[in-house]
Amino acid sequence: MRRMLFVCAVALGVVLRSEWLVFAARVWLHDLLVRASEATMPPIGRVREIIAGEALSMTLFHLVNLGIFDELAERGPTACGELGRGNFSKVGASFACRYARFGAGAGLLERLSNGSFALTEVGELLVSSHPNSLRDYAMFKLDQRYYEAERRVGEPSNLAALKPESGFKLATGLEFFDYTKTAPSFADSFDGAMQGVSAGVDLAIVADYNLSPTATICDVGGGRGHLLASFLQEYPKAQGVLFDMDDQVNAALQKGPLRPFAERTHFVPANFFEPLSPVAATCDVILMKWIVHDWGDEDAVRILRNVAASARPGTTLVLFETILDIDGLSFERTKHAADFTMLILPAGARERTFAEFSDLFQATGRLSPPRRVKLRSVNSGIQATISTPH
Ligand SMILES: C[S@@+](CC[C@H](N)C(=O)[O-])C[C@H]1O[C@@H](n2cnc3c(N)ncnc32)[C@H](O)[C@@H]1O
Repeated sequence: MRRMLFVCAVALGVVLRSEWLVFAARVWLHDLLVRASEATMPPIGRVREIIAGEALSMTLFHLVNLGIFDELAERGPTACGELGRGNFSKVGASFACRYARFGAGAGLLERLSNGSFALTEVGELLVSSHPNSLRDYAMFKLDQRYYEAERRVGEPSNLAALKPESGFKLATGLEFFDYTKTAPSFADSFDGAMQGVSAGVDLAIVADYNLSPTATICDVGGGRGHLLASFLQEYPKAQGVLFDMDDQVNAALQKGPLRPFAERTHFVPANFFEPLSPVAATCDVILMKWIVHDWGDEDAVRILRNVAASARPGTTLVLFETILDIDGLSFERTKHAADFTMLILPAGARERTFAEFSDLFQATGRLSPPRRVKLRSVNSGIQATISTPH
């Protein structure tokens, strides 16, 4: 009965052109198909599929690293033995063919009837010049340091320690955000990854989170400014302020997506563990996307308190994060995958439930109880108002 009502509601959504209902229907249908596909697979097949996920990720890595997606975008369909622009030996070319065949089985490429390979819509997202390219995300996530961090963090000796180390510290000797300061090319790759993986999320945020047209919009920990740039594009009379660490802000000034909006943007170096620049008092709304999940409770409260103390009372603060345990199968899996990733960051970094966010907000003593802002995304807004100190 519930399902029938749901289907009726969706049909009504399509008729009434409600984008929200169409979105809900797509998510629901996807979950249904995933459940059906998994239910029809024998358990041994499912376990093997999960284990082989590693081989598929590595194949994607090699196809990106060898430039195959870019090559196909330039050359169009290409015979398998000719991949590599003539740089591979005969044996090397045969390796590339095997990657291409496996990648085609997963829908990254299409194997044409004449044996050549072409890009699919999925594979296009791995071409460097694609506006929403996930190439940097692939290279970052499948980087040896990242991979090593994910593997080392779960070692029994680490879990037996009273204070387990973060994965990144174990793999490199430094915490993640200290390491990015020492390795510019890794920092570039991280920011490219954030930008790529953010593209769809930023679209949903700008579409579903409404602001006053003349607002001063501040993004704390905004990276190189891709979310802020999307808002400034949408609101031509708004002003923007980007707060992030020195290197990030300098990079944003030189090459980031905010450059076309430089006249309406302040670029402000910040350490959010210390009071922000007085410019924070000009903010009408403060965005913090994917910041709080990088930290344990104590650090998260410190950051939120600093931000609140630097802003005017009455300013809106909104986090964009995933909220655990509120959605269906596929979204929850994505969130738990993100939560797994958080283990490479300093201990305590994690995805949270709405109640856990509420506790953090309350502990600052400066924020109203939050409300959830729904987005057509796996992420949500968690919004509160900054109050005067008691
Ligand atoms: C996960 S990224 C999120 C970036 C961006 N908000 C986005 O949505 O893509 C975390 C950001 O926090 C910034 N950050 C880390 N530690 C910081 C600190 N102590 N002060 C200011 N920014 C910091 C990083 O430089 C990075 O841009």
